[in-house]
Amino acid sequence: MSNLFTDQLWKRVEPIWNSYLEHPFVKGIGEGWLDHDKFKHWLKQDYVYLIEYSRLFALGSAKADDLKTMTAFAKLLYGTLDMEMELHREYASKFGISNDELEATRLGSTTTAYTSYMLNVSQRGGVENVVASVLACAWSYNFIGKELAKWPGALDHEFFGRWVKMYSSDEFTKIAEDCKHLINEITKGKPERELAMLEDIVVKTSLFEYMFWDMAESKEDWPINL
Ligand SMILES: Cc1ncc(C[n+]2csc(CCO)c2C)c(N)n1
Repeated sequence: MSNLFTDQLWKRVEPIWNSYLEHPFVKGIGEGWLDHDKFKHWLKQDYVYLIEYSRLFALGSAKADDLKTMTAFAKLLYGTLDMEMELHREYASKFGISNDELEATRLGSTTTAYTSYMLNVSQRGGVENVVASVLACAWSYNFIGKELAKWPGALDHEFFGRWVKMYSSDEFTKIAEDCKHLINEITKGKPERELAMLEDIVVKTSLFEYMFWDMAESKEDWPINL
């Protein structure tokens, strides 16, 4: 039996992540019919989500006990700000949205809840809490990207193909693998009670991921627009 923490985790998250593939927003990207306005809503919220998420990588670097982990987090931080967010800037320019406008997006309710949860568990715990918080995001998008890449026409779609290509790419697979490697290293020798606590963080962030797809699908914002 494998004793990799990510193999144990996979059994818990697989049903949740498979449900993403049934979600109308994700299906719409894979089959190419997603309403562009819904995509635009995701794009803007995701951009500010990624700004908050980048803080987690910086926090991971600050909390790391060794130079190898510190460097791994620094690379992930740069990868997000420079590579992933560049995809968003490219899509935004197609919608006529400037970088400044994108950056000034107000965080919606789900985006606030999700990023606050991750920052809270990361701040109150050690570096292992940070790795657990970031794992589902990096790994599940790569899982989705690679699944959608198998759908007929998804990679070649004139609008959404770029999205599918990016999240299924070797670079993103490497990012997901680096995060998995980090958590497997960090959890080695940890007691069951601590592993269960970390597993709970990954399950909760996986559920938040589902809520983020729902948020985009319904173009959700705060209940009262002030
Ligand atoms: C809600 C939401 N969850 C996950 C990702 C994907 N993601 C976030 S950070 C990261 C690692 C490298 O940038 C990846 C793949 C996203 N964009 N939006």
